[in-house]
Amino acid sequence: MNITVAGSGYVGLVTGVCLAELGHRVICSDIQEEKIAMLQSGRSPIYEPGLEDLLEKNLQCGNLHFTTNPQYAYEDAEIIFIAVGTPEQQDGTANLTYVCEVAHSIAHFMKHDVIICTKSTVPVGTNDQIAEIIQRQKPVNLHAEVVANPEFLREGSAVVDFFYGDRIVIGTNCSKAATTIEQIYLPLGIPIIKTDIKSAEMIKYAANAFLATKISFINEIATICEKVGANIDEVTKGIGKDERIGPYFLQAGIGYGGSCFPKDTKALVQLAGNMQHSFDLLQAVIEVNTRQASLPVVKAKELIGSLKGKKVALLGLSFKPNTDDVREAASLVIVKELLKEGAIITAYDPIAIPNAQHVLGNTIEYTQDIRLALLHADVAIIATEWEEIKQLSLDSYELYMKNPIVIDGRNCYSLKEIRKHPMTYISIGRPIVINEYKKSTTY
Ligand SMILES: NC(=O)C1=CN([C@@H]2O[C@H](COP(=O)(O)OP(=O)(O)OC[C@H]3O[C@@H](n4cnc5c(N)ncnc54)[C@H](O)[C@@H]3O)[C@@H](O)[C@H]2O)C=CC1
Ligand SMILES: O=C(O)[C@H]1O[C@H](OP(=O)(O)OP(=O)(O)OC[C@H]2O[C@@H](n3ccc(=O)[nH]c3=O)[C@H](O)[C@@H]2O)[C@H](O)[C@@H](O)[C@@H]1O
Repeated sequence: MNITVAGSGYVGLVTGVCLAELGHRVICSDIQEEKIAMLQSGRSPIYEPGLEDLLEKNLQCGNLHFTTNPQYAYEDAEIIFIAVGTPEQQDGTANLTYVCEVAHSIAHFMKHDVIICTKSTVPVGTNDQIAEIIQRQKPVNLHAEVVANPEFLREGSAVVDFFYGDRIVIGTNCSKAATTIEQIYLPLGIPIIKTDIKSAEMIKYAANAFLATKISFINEIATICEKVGANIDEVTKGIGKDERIGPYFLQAGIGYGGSCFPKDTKALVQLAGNMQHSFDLLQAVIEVNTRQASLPVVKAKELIGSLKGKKVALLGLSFKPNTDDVREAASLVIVKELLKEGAIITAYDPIAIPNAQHVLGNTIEYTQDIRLALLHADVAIIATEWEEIKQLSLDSYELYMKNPIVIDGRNCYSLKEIRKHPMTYISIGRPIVINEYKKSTTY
């Protein structure tokens, strides 16, 4: 099939590269010249395990092409996936400017009948809007069918998620278009749910809202655990064994970040509001999440008092491990609050420093060496559960820090191991560990 993917960000690029791997002729388009030039040379602008190998392979065998030219992208396409951003606007609603621009462009350049599949996360009703735009402007003799095909991949495991996802949702009332899109996905052997457009659009928001709800729920339980002296690890083990609850997405911590949960939860609250329904539960989920990100600074102040002039080692900048994405990362909130308190911050991250620098500039120091971040620090705050941080010898905290005080926002270590080391350790929803320490070596 001749497939075009509009938008070469996370979703567009992964979709395009993986569809090329399945043997289709794929053109990925974007409006950013620099991004496209980089992709044409076989380099990925995002860190995503496994992506660059597939990118190089499919560029070389001629299945995959990149362009900034919409005419080249759209004129010969049989299927066009829309995967441009739908960022949050000030009032929480999704910005549909980019999606609508693509719709105008397709209508202008299409030369054949085409199926348009929307992968971007869009509010219910948007695919009808896309269809209207195209219907109004396309050549009268051509047909365009719009299908909602929401995406469920996670950053950091996006390629694996494409090939081994839990389900594929195809939303359309046109059985011919549904069958064509089904054929694209059939080789993956993933369960396919065919439904109407509006339900497909709603499935995406409901899935993200439910996952966000699980996280805020467990974080509330963690807070109560701290107050009553219970341990969240034991509690999640205990409830996760119930098949109706399941063990996933019950990791307590400093909340969810990233480019989607924060924006999609707010967009769904707005969508409900537009229909005169106040989505109080989801509003509470958002409020709990906002509170969680500030917890490390609150806990640090409770423990050591004023943070003015104190050196803080911030371990982890990305919103989760295995990605260089810092959008809506808890680390950004922590930095803001620490700077307000007058702290001096050295941040460690294995790959997200360039993206963090883009946002935070020179307000903090950066290092790719954990030991340098810890050196002479008064307190360490863990914001991302990178494997490098989890594997760090616990002796390092005593060895390098002024005082081995660790506030672990992601519960990286077992309390059993922590108790063997002379350190003060505060995590989320678990008992505080205060072990006497006597510094023997000075760095
Ligand atoms: N990032 C993720 O893990 C997931 C994202 N989504 C959804 O997918 C959509 C895209 O998300 P990301 O890939 O993260 O966004 P992104 O911001 O990484 O990429 C969007 C790309 O679209 C490009 N673009 C904008 N206007 C364009 C146009 N007229 N023609 C061609 N390209 C254009 C931008 O330059 C940018 O490169 C959003 O709606 C998001 O909610 C859904 C599932 C997962
Ligand atoms: O719509 C999207 O963009 C995507 O959003 C999430 O994917 P992603 O944001 O890449 O990452 P997740 O692994 O879901 O993690 C999101 C945030 O939740 C946090 N989290 C996750 C799980 C958990 O148990 N606890 C927890 O705090 C993570 O640290 C991270 O900050 C969903 O998992 C994807 O299915 C969806 O396609």
